[in-house]
Amino acid sequence: MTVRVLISDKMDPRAAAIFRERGVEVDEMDGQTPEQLKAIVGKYDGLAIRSSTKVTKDLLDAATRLKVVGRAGIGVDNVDIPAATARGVVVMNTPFGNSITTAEHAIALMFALARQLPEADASTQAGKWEKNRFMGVEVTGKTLGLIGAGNIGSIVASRALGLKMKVVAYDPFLTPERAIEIGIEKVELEELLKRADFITLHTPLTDQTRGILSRGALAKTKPGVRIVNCARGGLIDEAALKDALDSGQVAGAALDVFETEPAKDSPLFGTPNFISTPHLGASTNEAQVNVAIQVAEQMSDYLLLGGVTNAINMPSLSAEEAPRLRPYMTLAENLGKLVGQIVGEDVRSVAVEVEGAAAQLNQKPITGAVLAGLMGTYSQTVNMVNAPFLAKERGLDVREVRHDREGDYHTLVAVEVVTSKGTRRVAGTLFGNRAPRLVEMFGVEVEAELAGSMIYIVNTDTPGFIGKLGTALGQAGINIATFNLGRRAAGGEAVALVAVDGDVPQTVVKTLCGLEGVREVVPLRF
Ligand SMILES: NC(=O)c1ccc[n+]([C@@H]2O[C@H](COP(=O)([O-])OP(=O)(O)OC[C@H]3O[C@@H](n4cnc5c(N)ncnc54)[C@H](O)[C@@H]3O)[C@@H](O)[C@H]2O)c1
Ligand SMILES: O=C(O)[C@H](O)COP(=O)(O)O
Repeated sequence: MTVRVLISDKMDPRAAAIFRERGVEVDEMDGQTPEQLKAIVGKYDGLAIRSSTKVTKDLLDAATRLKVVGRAGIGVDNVDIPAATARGVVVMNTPFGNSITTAEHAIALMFALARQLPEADASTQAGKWEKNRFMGVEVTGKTLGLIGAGNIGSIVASRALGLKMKVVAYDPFLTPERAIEIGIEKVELEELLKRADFITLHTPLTDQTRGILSRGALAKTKPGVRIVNCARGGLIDEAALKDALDSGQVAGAALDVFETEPAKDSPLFGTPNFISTPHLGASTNEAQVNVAIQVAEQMSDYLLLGGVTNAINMPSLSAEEAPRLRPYMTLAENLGKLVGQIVGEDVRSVAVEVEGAAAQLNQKPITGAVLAGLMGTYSQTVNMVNAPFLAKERGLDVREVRHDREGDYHTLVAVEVVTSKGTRRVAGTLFGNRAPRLVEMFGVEVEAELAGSMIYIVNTDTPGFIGKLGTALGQAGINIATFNLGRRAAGGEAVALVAVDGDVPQTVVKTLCGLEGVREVVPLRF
């Protein structure tokens, strides 16, 4: 089936070129209204965006084919991640492609504030030559306070150290070792506010960072501080910033990002010593080429090969590892389906065990596939992306166990579920690392390929039963493809997994249940 991607924001043409080279059909339509987007999004497997497209729950509801949202950039606050996860849509970003560019924009704005460059430029071009009006400050020897010292913050720090500034940072997740490594001093927010001559912000917008420069925080800053925000609108209380600029508590502020974007009528506009840019942090040729190439490669890898890189809502899985994992995922999903079809929703906990060669692999996708198979038997919308999330939502206790040693098989995946009636375990292996096969079912050694239509039958182990079963199926017009048998040593119980051509109607299930000695019959679909 053709794989289709929509690029819904302005993006470097290299993104579309890469999609085409990799055999993905691509449409480029930036500037669509939410309604226009909603009307067309149902045709696409992938949506490539920057910060303008808002991927809301409403849009996701219309995106029935969507498998991946790729953000050519860093911030994913324009994507409803919980809604995407619930729908099984992977959300990926490109976390490094525009970091240098954004750090450089922060430094540029810091210099622009220090020397009042925009106002000096406007005045000069207006023919005023106001040489005495624009007295600046040096940055050398001054203290820069970073709020957030992740990728961009640490690049800003390295540039500021090169400018002979002293750098302090407030970042609760910054380790003391990392602070020493990048040559900065880790401090609490209060201390940063007290000491910084310049403050730059580099955190995501979260419940913890929203309004981090509040009215109260601005009042605690060193008088005459200059503030740069190239991270996200909402980190600074804009009304309080306006008052602080008017009172002189803040000597200058430069915002690339605003609480409401596009910002068309901010109260800050026109304030002396206030500089604004229209969310230009990532806007250089270099950064846009980087993020366009990266997002197209990542999305193509996922859509074509199953590789997952830089996903926000799913563990990573390299495009090289994905093909090695694929047969395991088929096995894991089928084991999940097998248990799910037999025990139904009565599952309290699931343990996924990997042994031997399987233990050398990334276990998360295997567990995801088991859960997708298991819950897919009673939920239409479950897939590997949302299965762990849905399992958590249902209160399902999920455990992963890894045995490096080899047991009877060189590689094994086992699924053990606890139900109200007790524990049930199934296990499978890969022969020649290719064909996935069941090898153990509920304590009985049964070898079978789990595929197509099958019937699971438990019966009292008596002579002549298989003949009666064959006759009953034959009379119902059902052809047996393969017959896989096993028996429990104790209790005289036999287990059969019969592969048949075509579906097994309920009337046939009823007939089989009526055969002498039959204890359980479940039709299965793989
Ligand atoms: N203006 C632009 O065009 C532009 C471009 C790129 C990135 N950004 C934005 O810049 C921000 C930073 O990007 P990054 O790549 O450095 O991200 P990052 O994840 O590498 O770094 C963010 C840092 O913030 C820290 N942090 C989290 N919560 C915090 C809190 N409560 N207080 C203090 N620090 C906290 C984290 O520990 C982390 O070190 C993001 O919001 C991103 O969207 C903007
Ligand atoms: O988070 C980001 O990467 C920046 O905000 C860039 O946004 P943009 O792609 O809309 O320029």
